[in-house]
Amino acid sequence: MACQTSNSRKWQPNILSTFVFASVILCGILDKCPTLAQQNQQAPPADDLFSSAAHLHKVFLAERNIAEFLKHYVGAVETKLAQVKSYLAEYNRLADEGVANDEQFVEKIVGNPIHTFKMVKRFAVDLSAIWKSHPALDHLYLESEIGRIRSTRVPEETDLAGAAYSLARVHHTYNLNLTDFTQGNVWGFPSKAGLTALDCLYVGRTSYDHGMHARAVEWFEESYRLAGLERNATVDQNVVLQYWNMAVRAHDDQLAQRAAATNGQPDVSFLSPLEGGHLYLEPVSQKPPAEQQQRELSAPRKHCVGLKCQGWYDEMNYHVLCRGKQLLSDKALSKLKCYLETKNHPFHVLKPTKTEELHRNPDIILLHDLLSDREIEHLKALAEPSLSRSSVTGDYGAHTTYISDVRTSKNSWFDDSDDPVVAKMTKQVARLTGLSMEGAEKLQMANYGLGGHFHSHYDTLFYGKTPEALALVPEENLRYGDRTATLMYYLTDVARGGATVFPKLGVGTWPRKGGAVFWHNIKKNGEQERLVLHGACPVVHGTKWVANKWIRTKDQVFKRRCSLDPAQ
Ligand SMILES: O=C(O)CCC(=O)C(=O)O
Ligand SMILES: [Fe+2]
Repeated sequence: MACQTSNSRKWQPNILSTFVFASVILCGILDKCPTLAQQNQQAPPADDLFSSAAHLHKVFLAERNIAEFLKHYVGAVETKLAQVKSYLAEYNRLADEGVANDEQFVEKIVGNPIHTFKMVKRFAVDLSAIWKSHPALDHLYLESEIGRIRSTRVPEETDLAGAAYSLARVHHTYNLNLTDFTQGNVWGFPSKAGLTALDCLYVGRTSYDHGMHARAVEWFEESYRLAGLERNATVDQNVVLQYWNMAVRAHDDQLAQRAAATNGQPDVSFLSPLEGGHLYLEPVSQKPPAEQQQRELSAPRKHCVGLKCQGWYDEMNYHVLCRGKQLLSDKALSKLKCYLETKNHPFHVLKPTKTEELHRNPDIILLHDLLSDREIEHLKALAEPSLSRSSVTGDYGAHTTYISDVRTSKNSWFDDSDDPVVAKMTKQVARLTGLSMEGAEKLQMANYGLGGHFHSHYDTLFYGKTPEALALVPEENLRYGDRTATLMYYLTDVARGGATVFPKLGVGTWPRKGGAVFWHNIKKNGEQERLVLHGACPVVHGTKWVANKWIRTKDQVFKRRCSLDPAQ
């Protein structure tokens, strides 16, 4: 049977539920697997649903309506089935007469008044009842009713692929126990949801497509295990085994290529999945993932923070910080303070700000209790209708943006003139930071969805861009200067995951509803502060909303003293 995706060699699910997986299996001829490069060429869709909890909420509500409707439908189908069965039971009495040919049929059936009567009755009553039946069983009615409920967008194939990738990312980032996870236990939050062997096969396949070969092996192993336990197996273990073989081969080949590239020398940058990498340190055909993990956990690698560390530590630190590890030295930690801030503005003498230092030099400051619950609810309601998929800045000009898997969230922007709470926040940011809001950007409100994250990045727009790229930036944008500082409000707590982490500093913070985190992106000497690389860890359980206020360099000359000191 021809694979649906044979023309593009891109493996894609066909339709939701079982059909998706049926097509997976049909397309499971191993040489039809897409390469990583092919996968990466595909930009995620702009109008997906899984990257914002607010939109996911709507979909859940739509699904509740569909489920209610389908419950009626099931009732109607069951009634109808009973009618059909009773009709067939009646009809089968004809068969009981044991007529061997047409001639006997005419004689025994047609000629029998009682049979005739019954036949007439079946048409007039039984079949008529079946034809008329419940309106829910009318195909057009069914279509239009579900179509009405579906008038807001509901998940499609691309959403399913994105959601599977998000699951894979959550498992990968936090190294969650896969068996717990598939049983619906999400990092200590039990639930009735669970994944089938077929679901795991799908996530494994998605991991594979994204080059996460080691993790793909783990998902396929889980799929195989579940397929062996399921009463009516959702997938054949032999099919899973084929996928497992494919992933093991891909993993081990890549490992060998890597060893060849370093002339067999151990490559220190070689991060295992436990540290955010995608390959184990040894071939998984020789040492299964579980064994390798066990060994790694008993001899964890050392961490390095600061600019002296090689770049790959950023990835490792991002992952371990997301998991809640603290990387600051005891000495650095002992110097951090909490205090009530009364400086910058007379207002703060009346209402001091609860301030917590997360890092000194560069300063990362956590501020508490800046917004009330009421203001927060107002802000979320304001932002929700206009949320659209967040993008990242392109290399070829600070004004070019594109949608990427490195940032899965949705956002919308608000000016002071749009809303009084937004205007109040701008004034609050001015008071708290002592900076001019002259060139400050609109408030960006962002909502993360399933596994929503923003991988490590700098907030600056223009640093590292070539003159040609800068020439493409609109004059007006350049005039405000770069993003000298960030104040990011947290509009929610997050039950699990969703921390903001600074891999080069070794610090992170969990969202605190109503609080904010503040840092400078540019040093007093005008250079970019390379230490404030930061990222948002995937949300595991709960929802995450933030509001960013980016402050530009324009008009800060009398607000923040310049310095010629290369260190400042
Ligand atoms: O959500 C977070 O924790 C960080 C978001 C961020 O860094 C950004 O939006 O630029
Ligand atoms: Fe950022």
